[in-house]
Amino acid sequence: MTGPAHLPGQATQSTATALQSRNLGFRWGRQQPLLTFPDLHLQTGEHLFLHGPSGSGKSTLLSLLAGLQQPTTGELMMLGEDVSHRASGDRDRFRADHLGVIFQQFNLVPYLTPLANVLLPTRLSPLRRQRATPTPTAEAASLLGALAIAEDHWQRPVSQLSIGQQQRVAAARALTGAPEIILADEPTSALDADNRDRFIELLLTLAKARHTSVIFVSHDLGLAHHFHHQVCLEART
Ligand SMILES: Nc1ncnc2c1ncn2[C@@H]1O[C@H](COP(=O)(O)OP(=O)(O)OP(=O)(O)O)[C@@H](O)[C@H]1O
Repeated sequence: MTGPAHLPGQATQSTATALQSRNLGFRWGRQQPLLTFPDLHLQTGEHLFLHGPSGSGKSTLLSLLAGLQQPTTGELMMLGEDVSHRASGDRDRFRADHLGVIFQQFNLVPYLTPLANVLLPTRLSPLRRQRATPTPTAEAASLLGALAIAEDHWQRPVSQLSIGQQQRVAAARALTGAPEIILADEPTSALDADNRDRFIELLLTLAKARHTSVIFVSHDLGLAHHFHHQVCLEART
């Protein structure tokens, strides 16, 4: 990981550890090789860029951090809790309460409107519902506005939106109910360079205002300058 790179103004903010991993490894199947990962350490409110060539294990590592898979080896601490060896139901609960996830394919519910999609985390988690201010609907509307989704699009099925718009809806959904950590897996791969940079700046500005930590995965090293830290996964032979 590169140096601490604290931004001006951060000194007065909390410096609690958002995430720490040690000796994390994962095997996709008995006959598969053990994929090992560098140790991570991220403070609250910091933004980490995770990059590496295709097949290096970026998505696998993110699925461990999201609790979609359980690590084969090592320890994972998130928000001061050891989440390495929890049952899948507990990992699902932790994700619903504390993590905003933006998947590569966005994973929006196609027949629901943008507003209904953004409200989903607050329906799944009482904690996220409680944190959505002033109300879940008002927060969802405010996030959609901040992410430049025009109001006349809010009541259409999300499948009728452009890829860029769907991606911004996915970002609004990840941010709603103020999760402590956002995990984003290559959400910009379908965009041109200008829209990619604009999206990342918007996401990080909103995250910064909420003091949310972000882990952003991409193979595109040209995006690294937006982030406080970067970690490179090595090519697998
Ligand atoms: N569902 C799976 N079952 C078995 N092996 C998998 C599965 N998903 C990934 N792998 C293997 O794990 C390794 C790492 O894959 P992963 O998708 O994490 O890499 P990546 O860096 O995200 O790649 P890309 O940039 O192409 O998305 C690869 O060898 C891949 O074949």
